[in-house]
Amino acid sequence: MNISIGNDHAGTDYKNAIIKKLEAEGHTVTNHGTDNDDSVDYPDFGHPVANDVEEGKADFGIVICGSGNGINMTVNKHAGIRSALCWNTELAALARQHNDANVLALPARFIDQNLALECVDTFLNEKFEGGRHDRRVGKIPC
Ligand SMILES: O=C(CO)[C@H](O)[C@H](O)[C@H](O)COP(=O)(O)O
Repeated sequence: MNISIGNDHAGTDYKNAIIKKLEAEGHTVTNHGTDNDDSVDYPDFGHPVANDVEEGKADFGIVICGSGNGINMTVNKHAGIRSALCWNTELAALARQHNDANVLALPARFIDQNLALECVDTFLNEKFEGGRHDRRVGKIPC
């Protein structure tokens, strides 16, 4: 799959671990940074990920900041994005099964790195269940 990823300074280490895992599994990753710990503004790194997913350049996006909230809010401003903030694998599974989420938002300062990697794995492997969930997802746009 093609995966687009972006993060602020709180998420750089997690992002690097996620890229390493995804590339080892054969995925193609577009990294929008940031790539160090210098303080930056999460919208600058979330919007490019949302654009990639909206434009079909990426199958899924992954965004990371300290709490996950700021970058999750950012990408959810895009009409074609359904981003889910997940801090365990159950939430990551439900985000795909029930919400057809196309972006995973992770809170780097609140989950350990192994759990973040597990959330990524779950998110990319679970499938949307459709049915009643399809009707509900269809009602999300305002
Ligand atoms: O934007 C956020 C909150 O929604 C992220 O958690 C940021 O990573 C955080 O605000 C960064 O905080 P810092 O004190 O500037 O490192």
